[in-house]
Amino acid sequence: MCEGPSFEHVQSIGELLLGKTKHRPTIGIICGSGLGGLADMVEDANVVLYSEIPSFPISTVPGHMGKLVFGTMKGKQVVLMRGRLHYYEGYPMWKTTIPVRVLKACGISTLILTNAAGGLNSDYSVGDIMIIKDHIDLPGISGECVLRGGNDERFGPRFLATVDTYDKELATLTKSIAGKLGLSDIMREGTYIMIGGPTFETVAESRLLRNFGADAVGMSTVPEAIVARHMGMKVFGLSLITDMCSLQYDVASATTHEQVLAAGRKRAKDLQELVSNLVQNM
Ligand SMILES: O=P(O)(O)O[C@H]1O[C@H](CO)[C@@H](O)[C@H]1O
Ligand code: HPA
Repeated sequence: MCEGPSFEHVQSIGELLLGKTKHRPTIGIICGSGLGGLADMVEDANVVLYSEIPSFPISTVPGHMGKLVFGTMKGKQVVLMRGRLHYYEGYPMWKTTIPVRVLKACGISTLILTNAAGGLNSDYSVGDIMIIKDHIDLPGISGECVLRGGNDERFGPRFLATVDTYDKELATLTKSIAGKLGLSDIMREGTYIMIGGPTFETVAESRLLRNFGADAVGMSTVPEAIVARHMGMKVFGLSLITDMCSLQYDVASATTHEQVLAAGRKRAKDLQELVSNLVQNM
């Protein structure tokens, strides 16, 4: 059975979008929960609502507005997804990544992913920014990989190697920019693990995820990174640590989405500076 949007359909949405903006971006940015303020860095913006785009899924999560923002960031042409789609919203995995396929059809060759994540590594603190060095696709390794279903070779290969998912040069560049911005103390580099959500982890689950080798956990990003690589895009990712996962029963505290959004707002300016300087220097 063939799942997913047809190549022709994705191309036609890309053409439709380019008809709505004078910009011709090559860099795409996906804003994580509470990180939509990145779009405030965009000048000369053309905004397209997801609801205006045929067969585009709608974001239903607070903190995700459902807008594509075309424009310039520090002189570079960009497009931001202010609002991402999550598997737990009820969409099949492939549907959460239609926008990534459409971004490629619009001419995007580098995708910057941002997300809010829970810290599993006890050396981390709320407010740290983690460069995603690698990921663990928990849904994927148990059968729900975003590339499951028929494969159209015009998108990419049936069997995708994922050892080189995250671009090393962009990671090096980001570390040097963080140093210049005085952010080195809060920079981390580690492994992101995706869970299906929408439940936050139990203590036993957090322990399991940590034992798997993950430093941070969230409910997104991995399918987007895989689909972007499937289509030959460069991928770079940043996780903002918005809460620390409870690894001990006696001090366990409940995480809330409001807490996640508030931590995003607190670090918004630093993240905007970091991402916009990265874009400028790419
Ligand atoms: O991954 P993003 O979209 O940043 O959002 C993260 O924050 C939400 C939980 O508060 C979940 O959707 C989780 O994945
Ligand atoms: O602690 C978390 N767990 C899962 N997803 C998250 N997104 C933000 N924080 C978390």
